[in-house]
Amino acid sequence: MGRQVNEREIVLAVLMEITENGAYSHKILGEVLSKYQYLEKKERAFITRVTEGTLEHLIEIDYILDQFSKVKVKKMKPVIRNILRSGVYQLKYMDSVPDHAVCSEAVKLAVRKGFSGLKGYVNGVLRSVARGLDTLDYPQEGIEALSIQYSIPTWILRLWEKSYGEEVTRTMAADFLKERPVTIRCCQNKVTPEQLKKELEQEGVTVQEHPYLPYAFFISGYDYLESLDCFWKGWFTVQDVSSMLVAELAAPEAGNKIVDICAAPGGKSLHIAEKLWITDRNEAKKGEVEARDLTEYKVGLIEENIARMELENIHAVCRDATVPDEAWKEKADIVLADLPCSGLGVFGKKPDLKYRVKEEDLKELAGLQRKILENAQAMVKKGGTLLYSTCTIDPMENEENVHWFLKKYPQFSLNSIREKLCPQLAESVEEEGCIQLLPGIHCSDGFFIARLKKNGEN
Ligand SMILES: C[S@@+](CC[C@H](N)C(=O)[O-])C[C@H]1O[C@@H](n2cnc3c(N)ncnc32)[C@H](O)[C@@H]1O
Repeated sequence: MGRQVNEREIVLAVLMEITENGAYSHKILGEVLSKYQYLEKKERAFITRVTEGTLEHLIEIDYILDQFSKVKVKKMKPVIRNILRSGVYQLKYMDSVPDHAVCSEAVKLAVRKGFSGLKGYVNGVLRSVARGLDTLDYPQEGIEALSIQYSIPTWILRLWEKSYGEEVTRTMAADFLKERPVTIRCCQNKVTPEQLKKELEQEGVTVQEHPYLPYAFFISGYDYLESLDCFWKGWFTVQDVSSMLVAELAAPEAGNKIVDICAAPGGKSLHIAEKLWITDRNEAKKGEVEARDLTEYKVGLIEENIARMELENIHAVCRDATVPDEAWKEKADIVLADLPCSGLGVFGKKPDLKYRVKEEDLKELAGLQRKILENAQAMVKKGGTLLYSTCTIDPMENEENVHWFLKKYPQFSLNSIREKLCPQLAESVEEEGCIQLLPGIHCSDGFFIARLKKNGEN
């Protein structure tokens, strides 16, 4: 494309890939931004903001378009649909872009994409939206109103209302739309949190301490991560604080044998390996982490991260967690089961997920999780620990699975976690041994952790 590249054309290409071809927003956006690294910071920020913003507000945007266009969104040609969607996002949410520029750029884009015949239509719809947005009527009550306001499908809102009530549901839905800084974990095998903060600030990054853990920070004000020296030195890794709590609750001891059965790209495995390294660096008996995932591609991702972090007590293995592992029967001190899930807790980071996941998927996922947990529990030695975690807010995949597990495997019991958590989190523990983090209520993604101990001594 050369320097002639146009930001709106890139946004359109990314939206087409996501909405029409099923690509994942965080992956494709990452690829595109790294391909167009030579663009100005401002141009790349525009691409990110319009793409993510359009996806975040998609249900609302489609509602708006349906009020102003005779052809309903579902019937539009995909290219036109996505040009109009990103146009509506700019009109409604980006004061910095004048309305006339939004309309004329959308028209030019439609022409460049071979839709000259529709330029009057594109122009007409966007101009009507620009004129009518302020006086547009929205539904005021009920689940539909909430769905349009926060662009979350009604079935998800109903699920949350049933478990947490209307107020918490509204708080979570609103939180997903908030702009948030990136959370990082300081890699303490390389640097202290104080040193990392200082170096990042010298690189021009705004760094703020996270309230839950002394080695977690919020960072903002930088161009892109790969432009930071501290990133290349492996001094930090991007990770939500909820994920950090897994290794925190696992609390490895010197010489522990640890298996992470669903590990890619390796965030939690590397964190626990780092903790293990700190614990047993002066001990004769060294512990080891085995980080597994299903495909060679995923194992490659773990290996890349191991290399960046330069930890020698961790290795990656390709293995299917649905297949029992006789060789590891009752051998592991700690098993991490951070399982594939519906991801209802991470809409803030993966905005397309809320449209991708379907109600019927939940049951299937809960079934897969049970199957994997059956194999995971067999690997835990007597007196050992199983950490079950998901990044979702769905009782069927979380609390209900834990209750099923305890009934089926009475040799396990939920193990106290309060004393390992900061006071703000400790008071959120409703059932000892489990914690469900909720966005907007907690300072984190939506995330669930259960700490299960196998009775007996080894
Ligand atoms: C929630 S992600 C894990 C994230 C990881 N623990 C981290 O902190 O970076 C779930 C992982 O499970 C893997 N997975 C899915 N099915 C699997 C299976 N049958 N066996 C092993 N891994 C599987 C997926 O490839 C994915 O990487």
